[in-house]
Amino acid sequence: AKKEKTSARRAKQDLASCKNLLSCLECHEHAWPFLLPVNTKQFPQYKKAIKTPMDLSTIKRKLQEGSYKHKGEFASDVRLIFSNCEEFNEDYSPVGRAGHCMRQYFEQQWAQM
Ligand SMILES: Cc1ncccc1N[C@@H](C)c1cnc2ccsc2c1
Repeated sequence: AKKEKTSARRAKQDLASCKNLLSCLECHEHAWPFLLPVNTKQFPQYKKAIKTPMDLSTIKRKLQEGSYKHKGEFASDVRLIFSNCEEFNEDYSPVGRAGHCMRQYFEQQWAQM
């Protein structure tokens, strides 16, 4: 029973840390391209090019719904945002640069979790 308690407590702490890190990502100056799902009416080729779209609002919903069993799954979805971004956007485009900047910020914060 003791072992279960500590792992339940750690899971709770991990969830809180993921929610906190998500908030930091959402209010980052360069988060604007990633806040909501890419509008495929505005970017019709996006639907064909990107097999698994991901964005910060979707991650927020998944956190709230308890969809992540382990914090590593949360990190995979965040990284999916940035790999989708690299696939679709030129490195030196405004969105491409924002993606590189946000990925660097995320990995720095993640390493300290
Ligand atoms: C992350 C991403 N990848 C590919 C395409 C779009 C986006 N982001 C959207 C929000 C976006 C990104 N940039 C602009 C510029 C004018 S509307 C708009 C909307």
